[in-house]
Amino acid sequence: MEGISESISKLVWTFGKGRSDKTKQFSSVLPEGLCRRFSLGEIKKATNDFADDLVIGEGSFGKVYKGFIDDRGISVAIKRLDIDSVRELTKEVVLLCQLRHPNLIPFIGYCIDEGEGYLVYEFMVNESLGQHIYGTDHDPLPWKQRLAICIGVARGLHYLHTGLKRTIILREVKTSVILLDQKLEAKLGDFRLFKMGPPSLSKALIRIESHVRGTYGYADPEYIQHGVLTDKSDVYSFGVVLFEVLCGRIVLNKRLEVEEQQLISWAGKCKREGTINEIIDPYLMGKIAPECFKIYVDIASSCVRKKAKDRPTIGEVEVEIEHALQLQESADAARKDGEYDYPIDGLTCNDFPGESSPIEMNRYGRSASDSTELSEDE
Ligand SMILES: Nc1ncnc2c1ncn2[C@@H]1O[C@H](COP(=O)(O)OP(=O)(O)OP(=O)(O)O)[C@@H](O)[C@H]1O
Repeated sequence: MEGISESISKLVWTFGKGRSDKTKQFSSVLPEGLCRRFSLGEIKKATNDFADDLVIGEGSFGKVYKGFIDDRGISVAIKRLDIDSVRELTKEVVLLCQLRHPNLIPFIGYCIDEGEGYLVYEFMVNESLGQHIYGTDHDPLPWKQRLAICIGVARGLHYLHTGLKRTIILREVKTSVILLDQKLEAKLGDFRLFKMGPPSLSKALIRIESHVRGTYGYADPEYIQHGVLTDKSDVYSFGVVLFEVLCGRIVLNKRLEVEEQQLISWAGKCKREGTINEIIDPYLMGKIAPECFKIYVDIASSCVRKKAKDRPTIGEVEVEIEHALQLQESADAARKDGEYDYPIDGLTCNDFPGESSPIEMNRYGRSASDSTELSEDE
């Protein structure tokens, strides 16, 4: 099979050759048989002609519809993208066609027609992790379920960083792009901002000079400051997600006291002062075994270290969260049924390696050097 990067350059080049036969050229360079090409008619039928009541979300690149294909037998999510982002779309399609992992949303196919592009994914019935963590429509997720979801995300990222011919940096790890299937298993699916690194087995240092894009609060401060993206940029963003999962809140919340608005700097302060136990999601109070808590907070803290080189690899993060889950399971097994009141006073961890604020943030969580291309997530 042709390499991903070769397919992408060929695909992008063919798009430059004139508009009329774009669609034909587009399909001719896609890896055969790996995904389906839909006609615009099929997309319209699937979405009831883009009915408003089928809109399930809206990202910065366009609306997302729930749809039904194959005579309403299969539920899908259809992302509608305008033609300005077609270059990104072509890159994304070629990549998506070649990815296979239990923690990535299965990609079904695409459509490009009349100046618009569409990506068709399997529909994730349980919405995004964010909707469970700080939304209001769901019961709170139990602690072990949260750990299992985080392990799934780490596995998906590990696959992207090391399991392919070339390293893929997602550049957009946040709770809204972590979707949950019917078994509440985590699936990553938004590859709009991905960047391809060097061959994953080359051991070459992954450093990609790149125009800064991402979402405030989740973006690696070193990347924001110097425009150099690495696999550790995804590790930073994942560390932010780990804190959101523990604390049951979004990373930036301007409605809170100024000191608490930026979760990572607030968590760092609490950790140094020995009060990290006080910022846990109230629903989780008494449910986390101290030994599990320590491993979890330590690994989450190391992910958000200021310098990328001081952060662990995603493989190391995965192992540590798996360890945290094992410790929680052993602690639960040693307890009598229904006895779940772990002491919360013991849940302190000193020495927050992330420091109070990785870089000087203003009250909106922006550094002086933040690019205007970063998007707010609230
Ligand atoms: N496969 C899917 N199944 C179910 N819902 C989905 C699926 N894909 C996306 N969604 C819904 O659509 C929303 C928007 O998704 P999208 O990936 O376009 O944007 P985003 O990542 O949330 O935002 P942005 O693109 O601005 O970063 C998601 O938060 C989710 O609720």
